[in-house]
Formats: sequence, structure tokens, C-alpha cells
Amino acid sequence: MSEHAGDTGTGGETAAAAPGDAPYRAGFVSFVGRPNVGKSTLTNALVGEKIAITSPKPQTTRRAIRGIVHRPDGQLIIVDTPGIHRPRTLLGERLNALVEATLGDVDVIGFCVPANEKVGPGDRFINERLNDFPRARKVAILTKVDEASRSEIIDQLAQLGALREWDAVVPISSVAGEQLDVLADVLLGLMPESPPLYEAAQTTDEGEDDRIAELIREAALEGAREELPHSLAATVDDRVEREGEDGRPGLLELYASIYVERDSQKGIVIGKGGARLREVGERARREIEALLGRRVYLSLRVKVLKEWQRDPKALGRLGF
Ligand SMILES: Nc1nc2c(ncn2[C@@H]2O[C@H](COP(=O)(O)OP(=O)(O)OP(=O)(O)O)[C@@H](O)[C@H]2O)c(=O)[nH]1
Repeated sequence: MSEHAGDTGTGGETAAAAPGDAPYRAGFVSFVGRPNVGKSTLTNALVGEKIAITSPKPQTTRRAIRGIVHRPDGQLIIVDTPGIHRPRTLLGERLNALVEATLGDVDVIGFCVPANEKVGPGDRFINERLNDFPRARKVAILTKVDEASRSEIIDQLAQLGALREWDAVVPISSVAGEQLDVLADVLLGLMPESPPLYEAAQTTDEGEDDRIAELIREAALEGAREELPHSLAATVDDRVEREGEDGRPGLLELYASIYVERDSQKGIVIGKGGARLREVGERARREIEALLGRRVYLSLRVKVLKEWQRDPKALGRLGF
């Protein structure tokens, strides 16, 4: 990702020129920070389409998902990483390796700290780790300012400023839509001059099945008990196009699996008489229909894959 100048199939130097004199810029940014600080929500708010899953439970982001912000003067490609934390399982180790590989390669790292919680040891730990990535410009992002008072925000900005020499410090709220344009401007200004790296219609690089699987996982997580989040995974196993009438597209049949680690968890996901699974299916189907812009029939099966977080073969099967 570092050498992007010239390595693109879209447009030439002329097509890349922005209106006015500002040079066209394009590059990669990754948001880091403690779990639950609002990284995924920020990615979604900037891209304007649901691409990274958001959930009120910590540590639910597992994939490096890219969202792309298209502007007349440039492109921001957002690489959404899982959080930096101490590995406890093989999955944890792989996630950390993914974080290292991602951050070693981005142009800008956006360090997110929420306005409504004091800067603490967890934030300092991550801030220290940022020294390992000298190539990237570093921006401090104060998230969730809608949850804090003016004086709390000022206090937090001072605390953040004391951590290091940032290339910029920007307070934002993804939920209230505050300062998102300012942040996009600042991030773009730190990107290298480059022709566009992606075509205009593209908002994410992830395969459609992966996005569908994420929506199913997100639906299954909603309202799930505390012990479930780390044990859930989803895959799309098969898709069948049903014949439509009068030349219109027919129903898309999707066959998907939700994986849990233990029999007891299977019961939790399915619920009494299958009630919970039906709700999960309904919720996921609505999201998938919104994503694909067409009607979908969704069949969900719950399967037990024992200790999949520690099993290399199982991890591979689930795409990790
Ligand atoms: N009030 C408020 N809440 C927010 C804002 N941004 C995110 N949240 C909430 O904070 C929670 C966590 O947001 P996520 O975007 O999932 O956080 P994350 O940092 O990606 O979390 P991990 O995937 O666990 O690393 C969710 O309940 C969001 O709705 C904001 O600007 N204001």
C-alpha cells in the first residue's frame, strides 16, 4: 500500500486532477483505540454506507474491512482493524498479527479516545505502540463529544495533546454527525499526492458474501448473552437465484451457517422453540435486502464447531 503513485487502473493524471489547484490525494487510514471507542461507527459515518459491523459489545470487529470515502479532491481508504490487545487465544494472536501488518502499511493512523472517559492506561498502552509505526502520520480523534460537556472536552483535548506531537487533533461525534467533514479534510490533507486508487462506485473491497456473513453475525450478536460474542462466526454456504417473473429479478435464496463453540451456546442462539433464531433471521434478512437492494430468502443453520478460536483448520474455514 505504500507505493501507490501510478499503481492504479483508474484514470490517468488528467482524470485525477481535482477542481481548483489542490492536488489530488489518496491513501490509507486506520482507526485504532480501545474496544468500544467508536471506530466502526466512525468508519460507517465517513463512508456513508453500512460496511463495518457496529455493536455495543467490546471487541466485535474481526476483519480488516475497507471503506472508501470518495471526494472531488481525493480518496480516503479506511482499513478497519480489530483492537490492539493482549492475545489470549490463537484468534487473538492472529488478530494482533493482522493489526501489525495493517498499521505498518497505512499513511495515517487515527487514534480514537472517547470524550466521555478519562485517558487511561489502555489508551497510553496503544499510544506507546504507535511508536512502532513511524511511517504513518498520527491524528488524535476525540470521539463521542455528544456525550461530554464542553469543559470535559477541553480537558480531554489537553490530555490527548500531552501524549505526543500529533499531526492533528480533531474532536468529533459520529452519532451527531459533528466535525466529520473536518476530520475527512484533515485526513485527506495528510495523504500523499496520488491518482485515485479505486473506482468511484466502490465503497468497500470486501466480498459480498463476507458482508452478508457480517450482517448475520451482527444480527445474532444483538441481545446475545455476554459469553457469546467471541464464540460466534457466520458463513454464507450457498446462493440460489430463483427465476423472476416478467424479466424482473427473482428472489435470491441464501443458505448460511452460524457457528458456535459449544452445545450450550447453540441453545442460546436458537432460543425456545427456535424463537430467537427466527428473530435473528428476520433482522439479518432486512439488512441483507437493504445491502443488495433486492428480496432475499434466508435460511440459517446453527452449527457447533468445537473450540474454533483455537483450531487453525476451523479458523481457516471461517476465513481468518
Ligand atoms: N453517543 C455516541 N455513541 C457512539 C458514537 N460513536 C459510537 N458510539 C457508540 O459506541 C459503541 C461502540 O461503537 P463501535 O463503533 O462499535 O466501537 P469500536 O471502537 O469499533 O469497537 P470494537 O469493535 O469493540 O473495537 C456503540 O454502541 C456506538 O453506538 C458517538 O459519536 N456518540
